Amino acid sequence: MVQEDDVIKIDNLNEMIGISQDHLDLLGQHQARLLNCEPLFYEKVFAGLANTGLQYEQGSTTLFLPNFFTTLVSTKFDQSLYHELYMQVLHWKQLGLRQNHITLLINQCRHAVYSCLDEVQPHQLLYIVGLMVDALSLLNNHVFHLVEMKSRITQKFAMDVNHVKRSYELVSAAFPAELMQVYEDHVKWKILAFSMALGEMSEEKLPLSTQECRLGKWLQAGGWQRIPQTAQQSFDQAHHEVHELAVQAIECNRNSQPDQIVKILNSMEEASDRVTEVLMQVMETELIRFCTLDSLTGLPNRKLFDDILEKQLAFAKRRNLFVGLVLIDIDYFKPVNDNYGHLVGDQVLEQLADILRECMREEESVFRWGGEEFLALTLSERADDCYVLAERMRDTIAKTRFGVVKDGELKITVSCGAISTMSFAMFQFEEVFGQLDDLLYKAKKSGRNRTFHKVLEAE
Ligand SMILES: Nc1nc2c(ncn2[C@@H]2O[C@H](COP(=O)(O)OP(=O)(O)OP(=O)(O)O)[C@@H](O)[C@H]2O)c(=O)[nH]1
Repeated sequence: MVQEDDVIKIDNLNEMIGISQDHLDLLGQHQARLLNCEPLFYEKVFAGLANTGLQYEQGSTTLFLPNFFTTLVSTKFDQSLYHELYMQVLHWKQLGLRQNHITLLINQCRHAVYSCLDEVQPHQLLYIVGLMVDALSLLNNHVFHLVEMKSRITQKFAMDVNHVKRSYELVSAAFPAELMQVYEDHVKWKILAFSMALGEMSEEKLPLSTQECRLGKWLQAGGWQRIPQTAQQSFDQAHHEVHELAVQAIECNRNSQPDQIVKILNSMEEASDRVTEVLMQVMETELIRFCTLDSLTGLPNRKLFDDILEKQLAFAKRRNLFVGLVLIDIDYFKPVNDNYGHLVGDQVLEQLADILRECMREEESVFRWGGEEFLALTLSERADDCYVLAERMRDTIAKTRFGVVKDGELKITVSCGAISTMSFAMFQFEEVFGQLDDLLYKAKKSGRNRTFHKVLEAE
């Protein structure tokens, strides 16, 4: 957040530019003579500009706001004068002049002031009006600092969005883009806030409350549940900060305080980065889940197996437990699809996955291994616990009603191959899986709806 102390008070401006009350008094004394210099001033500016190559309409009055010269020789140096000068810089920017063009133009103004005031005594007046021109330069720098910030953010945003979109497309073009949209809208909102703070657009177009922006609406509609609990508080705080700072920045634009806007927008950028960082995290987690969870059953797929197995082996070793693998294959599943359709087949797979999940303890995992094949990874104290679990799964499935079909209740059975071991060193997985396959094959060959189990001992 911007601290009170960081904000340059407009009262301090005179001090900052170096204008004293004596200076203003002196300007006051010579005001009428100074104002007489106005036609000469513009004549000299345009004469000087003719040699600069700057694109402008010759003699155009639209280059300067109506009271520009009067402002420069004003007898007060306060908020209203600052505002006039700020408006002039924004006007030049709106005409399409770039920062270096405006610098060139300000230099021409400086020359023109010096040459037409040369006659006006005392000489100190030259110095004082020069200070006014300095204020113009300062404003120009602030405004273009903001323009640069905005363009940097816009470019970074385009790169980030492309990067994320490409990752999504690699996984699936059909990946739900809603979260991506929320992220995009948040950054677009921030860029709009920048535009507003630069006076480039009217204020009605931006929802300033945290409830009304796209992100706020998404959060209220259930998005909160997708933000990790540990990040929720700081995320909420950062979101509020972004909005509060935008309001402050826009207010500063109204008060013509671009120096403060720069500070506020820097803080806003920082808070907004915290918001987008969390959104990116959520996207990444969901992307990983999307890649590693089976979309039909919600069970982890093979890609997660190696990772989880490694952790389970380490855990089992520490606790002196048996690691068990159970390969579960549905019996005669093809006829289910053929007779009742794939949709019924899918429902069976979903329901079966739920049963398997319920049979497992929290620290154990079950994977969708292939089409109608599942693999359970178990931890137990006794070698045959794995067999007991496999049998419990098989028995529960055999007793479950998998819906009603045209010729009655749909019943399903599974065959299992199970292996348990404590001999981690000899866990050559290709060999273990070869043996699991053999056990499953034997279970099928000997009539299905049964489990064949083996304990692997160290040699
Ligand atoms: N509905 C549906 N069916 C699937 C899916 N994945 C695999 N299958 C089907 O599972 C069936 C497997 O058939 P088979 O390998 O012949 O085995 P089976 O009919 O179960 O016979 P056994 O295993 O020998 O008892 C095939 O018909 C596949 O189309 C899926 O995601 N959804």
